[in-house]
Amino acid sequence: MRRSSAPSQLQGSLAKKPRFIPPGIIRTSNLNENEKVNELGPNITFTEGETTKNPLLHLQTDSRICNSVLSAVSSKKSAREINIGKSTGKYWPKATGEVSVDTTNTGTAYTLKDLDNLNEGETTVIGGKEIEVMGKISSDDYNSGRCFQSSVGSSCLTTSQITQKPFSNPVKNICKSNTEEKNIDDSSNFKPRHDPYAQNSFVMPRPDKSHQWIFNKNCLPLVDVVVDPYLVHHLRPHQKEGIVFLYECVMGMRMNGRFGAILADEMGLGKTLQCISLIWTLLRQGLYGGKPIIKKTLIVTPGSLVTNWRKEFQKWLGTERIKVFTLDQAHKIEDFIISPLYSVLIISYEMLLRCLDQIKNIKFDLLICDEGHRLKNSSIKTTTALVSLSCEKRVILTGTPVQNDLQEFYALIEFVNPGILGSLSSYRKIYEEPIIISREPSATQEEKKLGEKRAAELTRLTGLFILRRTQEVINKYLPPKIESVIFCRPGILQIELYRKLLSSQAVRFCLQGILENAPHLLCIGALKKLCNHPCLLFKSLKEKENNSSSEQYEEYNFSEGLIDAYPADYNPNTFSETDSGKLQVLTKLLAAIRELSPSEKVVLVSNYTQTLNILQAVCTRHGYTCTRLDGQTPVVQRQQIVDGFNCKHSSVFIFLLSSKAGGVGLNLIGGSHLILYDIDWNPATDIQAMARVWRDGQKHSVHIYRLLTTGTIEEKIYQRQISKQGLSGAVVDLAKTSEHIQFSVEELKNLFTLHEDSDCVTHDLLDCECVEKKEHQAESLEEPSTYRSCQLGPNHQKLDSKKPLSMSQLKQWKHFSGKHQNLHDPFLERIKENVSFIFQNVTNQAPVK
Ligand SMILES: Nc1ncnc2c1ncn2[C@@H]1O[C@H](COP(=O)(O)OP(=O)(O)OP(=O)(O)O)[C@@H](O)[C@H]1O
Ligand SMILES: [Mg+2]
Repeated sequence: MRRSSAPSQLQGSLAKKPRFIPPGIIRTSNLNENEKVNELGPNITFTEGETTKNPLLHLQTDSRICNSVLSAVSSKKSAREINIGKSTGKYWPKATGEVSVDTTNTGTAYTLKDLDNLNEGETTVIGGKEIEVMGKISSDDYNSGRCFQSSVGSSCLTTSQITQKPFSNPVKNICKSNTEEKNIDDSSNFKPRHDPYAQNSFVMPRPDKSHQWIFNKNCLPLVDVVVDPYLVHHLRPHQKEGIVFLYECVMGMRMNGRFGAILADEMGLGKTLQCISLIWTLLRQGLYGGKPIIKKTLIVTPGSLVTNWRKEFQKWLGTERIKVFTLDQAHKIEDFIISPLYSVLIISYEMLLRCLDQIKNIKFDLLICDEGHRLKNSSIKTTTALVSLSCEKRVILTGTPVQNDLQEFYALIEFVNPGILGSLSSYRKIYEEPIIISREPSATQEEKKLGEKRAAELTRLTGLFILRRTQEVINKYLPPKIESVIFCRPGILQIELYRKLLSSQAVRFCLQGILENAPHLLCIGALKKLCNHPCLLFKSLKEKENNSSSEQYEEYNFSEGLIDAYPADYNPNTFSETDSGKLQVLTKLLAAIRELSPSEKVVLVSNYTQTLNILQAVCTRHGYTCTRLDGQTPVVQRQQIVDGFNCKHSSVFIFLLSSKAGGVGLNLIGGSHLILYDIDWNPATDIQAMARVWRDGQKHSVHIYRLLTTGTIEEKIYQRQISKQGLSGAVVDLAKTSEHIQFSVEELKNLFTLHEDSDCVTHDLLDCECVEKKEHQAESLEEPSTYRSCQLGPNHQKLDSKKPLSMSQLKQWKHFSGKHQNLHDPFLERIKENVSFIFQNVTNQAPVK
């Protein structure tokens, strides 16, 4: 069936879109076959030989190419030759079934039958507009949304195709034009900077002919771009692949006229080194005549990482090769502007806003935005500032997956490759709406199919310039990681207060569905504080008491009887460690690490400053030296603190880290034990924190401990976290907090339940076979087959599609009760008295250190 696209779904102006006029029906033409081809004009594009495999390749924007190709067809001789390996010399018109709609006049309505009878080239009136049928859209093109794409995606060859191409002599296919002849006579000027034929040389892909046509206007000889061997021998295979990807993107080799890239590798994969390699290569070398591709690079990064970037440059390139300038209190932008020495400027997002006017006046050829997921909203100041920079080679680095929110996704894509997805409104119509509708439970088969096709097309299109690799690629270079989820029994005071809180009026209101003024968030906050330590709740109750005008607490009679549950002489400043199950476990764990591995250090993470205060007080009590990085830590001090901790000779035992305040991007490889004291709704926050220690450069086995209070809201949050991850296959965005979460009354009921009799509610939910057999109490870490007896293979898996995947993955972790006789983990053995249950997983299996 013929389908015409709704005008609202067409991107941009129709005039800009490639219009298809099938050769056979050019109504005005009596021309012979060859002449018809010439007649097609610049809007019709051609593909050549092997490249026709890629349907986007022929969506050429540069009319010079189209015209030139045409002239090559008709006269068999191009105005200038192009360096190509082989050419079939065959060209043919593009797509054979596409409708373009010309809207000119007004008119009447139509029937489906009318449409069915329409032939190409005929006109009719639809929705008050006269339309002309220009051609047919294949249902495949429509479903995928490809027909709505304007001049995008004239992708060149894929990385693998390119890298497979044999290299030819870089100075062989020299074009001779009068103006350039003199310059290129001495071909020795055009030698690659490093030997492309040396063993282990890492040579960038050569450009295809269309790239040469566009970017080598002066017909300079091709010179191989070879990554400095000084860097190459450090590079991991995935990093080499990443560098080729970045190179192809910023050189416009992947998509004609597009120079942006998103490197979304998981945390710790060395995105910094990949960028440094790219910068260093482009700064010194060039494809055409060897002329360097870039002169100045701007790197924008969170404040806490500015110095880290400088140090990474030093680490990989030394101090002699490249001069990088970091903007801070001591170094002013004026110094960068006047000095010809510096080719890289590293600046924080905050500083960028402050110096925007001066920065706008500097010509940057490459822009790198580290932790760039913060650009997800195109209306925020930072994005507007970055967009205002004229640099078109733009790279976003992020460890967070970018595809979770389709609107944010659009903003990131729009930043690196502006216009590629059309206007926001057309993007919504073509991609976002069909994709979202298709995921609704009520979606029809047709809607589902359309949504899937559009999603696939969006992924395919953006996949040309987004690269994401997961942690697995570097696992083999890393030491073992032992991850334990530890369920800590709450203290007596905690249980008492918890019960009281659950019977408060505020909770009752929530369960009746009265969520105005967000009493549920208030209750959730109070329960979380209580789980960390009762003294935290005490403090906030007292604060509210003193500040009696405080609205919400009073309104819901929230603190009713709570204070009375504390001992009369309760002093929050001299809190007892035994009042909190987790704190009790923590102190034992720290003592065990100190004693059993005296040279190893600990990163202790919380999301709350107040909790960090408690933890810091505990450190002081026990005489542990600690250092702290939270939201209040001045940016200039951050790297110093990190370096101090990472230093082998430092006496600091514990690094207190507020994960939300600046965990992203930090390298804390000085620590090999990481303890997550509390849990965040957002799995991304916790994953970010955990990735700080298990990364390249780590020498010890890494132990990650996640502490949860048994039977409480913390377990519920954990369950929600892992189901979320399991369901989406990816973590959610870092900026999402509990305020963004919608709760049903059912969910709130679940959240506001205390399970006092369970050793581990999470395990109870797993329907694990070991429950019936009571096996987890007799499991031994030495006999995997025993303690993994509840591990269900595909044959045993209950077919419950509602059960999130990652819950079943959790089931495959070793798990055992705290009452277990011998845990075979010296650290866990020391803490088990206060522990009701443990899940444990070892990555990179090796004997536990
Ligand atoms: N090839 C390598 N060999 C040894 N160490 C490496 C290599 N590549 C990177 N590293 C080191 O690994 C650590 C992590 O690298 P980097 O900070 O670039 O990770 P990232 O991908 O930016 O992670 P995040 O998303 O957390 O910022 C750094 O200390 C870096 O120096
Ligand atoms: Mg980083």
